Amino acid sequence: MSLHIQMLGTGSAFAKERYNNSALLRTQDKQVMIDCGSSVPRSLHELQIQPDRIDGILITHIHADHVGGLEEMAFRLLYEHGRKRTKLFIAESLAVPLWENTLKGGLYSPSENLLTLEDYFDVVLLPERASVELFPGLTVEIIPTEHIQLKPSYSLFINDRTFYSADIRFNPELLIGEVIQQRNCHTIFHDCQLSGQGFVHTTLEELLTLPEEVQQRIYLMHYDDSMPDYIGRTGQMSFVQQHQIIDLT
Ligand SMILES: Nc1ccn([C@@H]2O[C@@H]3COP(=O)(O)O[C@H]3[C@H]2O)c(=O)n1
Ligand SMILES: [Zn+2]
Ligand SMILES: [Zn+2]
Repeated sequence: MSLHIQMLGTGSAFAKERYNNSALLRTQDKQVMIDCGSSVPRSLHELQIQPDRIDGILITHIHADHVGGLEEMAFRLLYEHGRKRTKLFIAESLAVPLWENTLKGGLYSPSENLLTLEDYFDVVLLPERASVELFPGLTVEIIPTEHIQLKPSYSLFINDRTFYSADIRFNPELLIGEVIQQRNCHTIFHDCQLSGQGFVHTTLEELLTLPEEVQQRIYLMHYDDSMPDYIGRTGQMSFVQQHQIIDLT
């Protein structure tokens, strides 16, 4: 079974040159989107992918650069695509705040009896640290990782052998001990703050302290508009580009 990833966006929260960090996981016949930030619907439009072609959306945490495009997706599935249902894969810890604190303001519509997240999406709650088959040929395990203190956020193991950090503070024990030594992941997608101190993200400086054999497996994502200045300064790691497709099989 084949599995590919296509980056919909590789930009950080405030990037203007690239769309918010997001990706499509593609099996032979299904597409699951990882996160859907505010600028991601425009990326889908550029790729001529209509909302009804997305079979599922997986959310890593609640920041606008990861969930800000969901209202548009929900409305368009409902009104432009004849109430098309799409799965929403989400940790239990995120489901209530996603609705109550982010989406309800726009999507709650008592006159149309649209009252809950389930009125828009087929919500599938993902357990932490358990591999779940989202569709044939695609399994995901979410693991809680540190991003903002006391705010849940998740990284992903995709088909056991790919690690997708989402937004994460530097965690070399996780990367070396679990991602490489225990699971032998062949591919790592890692967020990368290019300059300054990494209060809530991992910095390039921190990633450069990793052993070369770990760096070789890392694609850098979630970077700001200064990325071109850093080409050739990322050790054994490379920047993944917006709309790039990578084989994960
Ligand atoms: N405690 C925080 C919280 C947020 N932020 C910035 O806001 C952005 C929200 O999206 P992000 O991609 O998580 O990156 C966060 C920081 O840039 C930050 O710098 N410090
Ligand atoms: Zn982010
Ligand atoms: Zn974030």
